[in-house]
Amino acid sequence: MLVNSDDYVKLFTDIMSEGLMVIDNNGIIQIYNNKAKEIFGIINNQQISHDGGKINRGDIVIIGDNSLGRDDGDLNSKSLECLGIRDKNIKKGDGLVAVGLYKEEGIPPIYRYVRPENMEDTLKLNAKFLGIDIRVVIDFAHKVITIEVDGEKYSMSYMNAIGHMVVLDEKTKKMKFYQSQGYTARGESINELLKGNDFRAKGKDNTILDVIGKDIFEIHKGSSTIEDFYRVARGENITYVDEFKEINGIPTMCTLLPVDKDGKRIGAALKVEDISEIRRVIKERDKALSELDKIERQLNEEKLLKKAFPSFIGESKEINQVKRLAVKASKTNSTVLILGESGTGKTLLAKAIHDNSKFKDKPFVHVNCGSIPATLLESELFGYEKGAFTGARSGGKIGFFERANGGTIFLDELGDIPLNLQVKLLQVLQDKSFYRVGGTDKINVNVRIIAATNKNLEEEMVAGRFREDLYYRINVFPIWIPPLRERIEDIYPLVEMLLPKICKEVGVEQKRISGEALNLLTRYNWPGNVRELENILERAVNLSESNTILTKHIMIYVKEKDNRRGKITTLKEAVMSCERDAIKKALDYFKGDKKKTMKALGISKTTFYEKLKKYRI
Ligand SMILES: Nc1ncnc2c1ncn2[C@@H]1O[C@H](COP(=O)(O)OP(=O)(O)OP(=O)(O)O)[C@@H](O)[C@H]1O
Repeated sequence: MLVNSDDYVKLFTDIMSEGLMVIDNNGIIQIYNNKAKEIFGIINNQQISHDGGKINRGDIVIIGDNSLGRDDGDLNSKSLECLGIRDKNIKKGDGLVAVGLYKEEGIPPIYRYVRPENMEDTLKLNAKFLGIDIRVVIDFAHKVITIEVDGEKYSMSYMNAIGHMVVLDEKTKKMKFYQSQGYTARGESINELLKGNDFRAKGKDNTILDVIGKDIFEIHKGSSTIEDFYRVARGENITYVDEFKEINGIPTMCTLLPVDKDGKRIGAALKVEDISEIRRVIKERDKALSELDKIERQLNEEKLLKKAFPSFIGESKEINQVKRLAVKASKTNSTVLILGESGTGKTLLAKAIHDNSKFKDKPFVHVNCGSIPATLLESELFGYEKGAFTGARSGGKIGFFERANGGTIFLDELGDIPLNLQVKLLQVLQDKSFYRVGGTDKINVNVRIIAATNKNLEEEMVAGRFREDLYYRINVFPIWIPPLRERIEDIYPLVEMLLPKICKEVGVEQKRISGEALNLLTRYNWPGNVRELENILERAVNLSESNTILTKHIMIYVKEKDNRRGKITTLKEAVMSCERDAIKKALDYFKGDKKKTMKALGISKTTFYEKLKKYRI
């Protein structure tokens, strides 16, 4: 005989197209064929090679982990300390991208993390670290983590969770280790390597990890299928035939069989099939599901925003962004600065933020800094002691700040505060304390400040009318409400909400607005924003005698873009040109929805399609 029976077993099992593992009843591996090694990443056929070794002090460690503590050897905020990351806010399940020096203080690490509930499509880190361009991207939608070092990419895809890592040598700054599939089996999870374990070499010529004679749990840690495998080897009767099982994060089709001899259990056999095709399909499905998830999240968010600010109308993406920021603002105590032209809803938003905050049952004090004479503003804001000045009330008076104690003070038209008062305001912002006019006792207040202005504070600052230090102190959380002309699609929901309200206030029966009149509203540029829209609608309600508001009731002057100026056309041509413009504008407004467009234009389906054809729209 040329070969002994062990060699035969190896020869035959290695040519199998399925993975095969056999263990004895102590869990010791007897057979582990090449295909199994390939499936679990024990054979490394990677193109980029590196030697074996371990992470040394001063090495640069780059990490991308989509779910901390799940498939990275239980990596946690404590174990990240060896990279200089001391952040108790990092929790299990967070996504993390990081770069830092191993056990070497001096250069602070750079990292970002995200809670599972806040995960968006990607989490990215772009950094220049010790002169090296480093980029880490976790693509949650496509389930891929890519670490890029000076343009060299190391990617890993995942099903549920992975911890990807690249290590650069302290001296040469060259890659000395990168993570690849099968790391759990090789004992090379991030946490294990950070603890000082060795990693194996990668590359074409590397010796295949010899697993025969090793404990199965040494090669496959923490997998329930492997636990079943061991239990069967010990004598339990669990069998699978072609069942979908994930082993160490790798999806496989498994068949589990007991191995008996003379009626006695001597071990177990596990056949594993590579199901990369199914994996691809699963990936596609996951991609579709995550797209759906995203849409659902978006819809839920829109519903949530609508619910959080029912009085703040608008569905444009600009207003949704305003609401998104306002939700965040209502969850913090930070000073908020609301910017926007007059009539854009700054006061309404300030009140909505207060009503959504933890101070909602406490006072909301609105101070219109622009309408109080400069000489009185100080005593109005901060109060005064008795006899502080001539004309002062004998008993003294508390100011707006004290009245707002425990709640919110809304400083409207902040840009109008005179310079001398700006100093005092800065002090309140810094110390939450002030002196009443004529007073000697320091008054402490606990107020949340929301400020608003329609002035450009930066310009005011340059002109010397607004203090720079106050500007930076107040501009912590700015929210800009765009003018109405930049979010024309909000006109419809605004009219829908305002019209019944106005009719009720004016005391007339409910009225509707004609499509043509509504169209007209969208062509105006609204210098007075929503306040002007309210006024125009109120006038229209008063002017219209029937229950419909028509164009003639809308008292605005719309300057049409006159691109026909200078050229005299026939009346027919002019009418046609107007008609074409009106149809195009309506189509744009309703984002191509033909049903809504023809309804708004007040024409039949046949006429509408005739005109589309005629004007080649
Ligand atoms: N998004 C909106 N939804 C509903 N009503 C709105 C909206 N925006 C503004 N309004 C209404 O428009 C009017 C003007 O709003 P508000 O007083 O809040 O504007 P402002 O920006 O504070 O104006 P100013 O700078 O002149 O003080 C109010 O009656 C308000 O209710």
